Amino acid sequence: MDIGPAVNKWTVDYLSNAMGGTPVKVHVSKEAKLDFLSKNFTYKTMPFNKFIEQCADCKSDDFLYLRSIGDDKRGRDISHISKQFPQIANDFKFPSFVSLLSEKDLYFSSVLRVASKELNLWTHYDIMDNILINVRGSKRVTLFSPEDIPYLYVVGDKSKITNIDESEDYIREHFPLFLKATKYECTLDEGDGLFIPSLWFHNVLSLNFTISVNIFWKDEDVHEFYDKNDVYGNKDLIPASNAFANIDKALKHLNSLPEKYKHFYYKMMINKIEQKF
Ligand SMILES: O=C(O)CCC(=O)C(=O)O
Ligand SMILES: [Fe+2]
Repeated sequence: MDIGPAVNKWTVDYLSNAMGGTPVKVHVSKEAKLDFLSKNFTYKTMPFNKFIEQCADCKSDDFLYLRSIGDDKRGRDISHISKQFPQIANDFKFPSFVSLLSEKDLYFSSVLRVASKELNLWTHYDIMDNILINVRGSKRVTLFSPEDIPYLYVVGDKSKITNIDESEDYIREHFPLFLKATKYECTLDEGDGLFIPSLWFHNVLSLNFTISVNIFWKDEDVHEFYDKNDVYGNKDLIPASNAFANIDKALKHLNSLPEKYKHFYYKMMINKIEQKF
């Protein structure tokens, strides 16, 4: 894609000078594969220049990851690169369809992502459509269709499988159903953009130090159902989170029953939902 001068201009030195000591909140981990279950990372606020220099440094002991986020007086806010990074935002040319989205009030956010070499972001889905545009370095993106939910060991919006590259033996022992999942894999090089449809699971591995921008937008058909408090583009649609809350309640009711009856009603509930397909 034609993404403007950023593709050549966004070197560590240039960005470090342009952004200076602007504070950014980043994920810091001793391990390359971020794990939301064991929480093997912390959040740290760092000056941008120090962050990007350390992030690009292969010899650093820490793996760093920036996922930009806006902030206002009330707390976290939606990310827009023109707001959080005005010094560099004009170097990046948005795809032309974004102005059409804005006209229809469907544009949601633009997110700057900077990652250390080998950093691996867990498999997750987002609730909005998205184009992930890679500016520097290259990243491997693995997609899974929503049809593969039964094979992904999903907890909330993420998969429990932190390392999708584990050996077949390990997977067979710990996550046997994952062997049935279909991986759609590609490598994004500089200037490549990938459309990631809402609800498609994705896992992103930085093959080297990477800088990307991604743009989330809304689906006209469900416009009124987005959660107003969603700043990441990943909160379930309101009717869906209500449904989940009711499932939790239903399961709690069944908890008071002995195993035999509980099991029976689990099956009955699954059956009821399966009849919807
Ligand atoms: O590139 C990354 O680090 C993650 C991208 C991602 O999750 C997204 O674009 O929704
Ligand atoms: Fe995502």
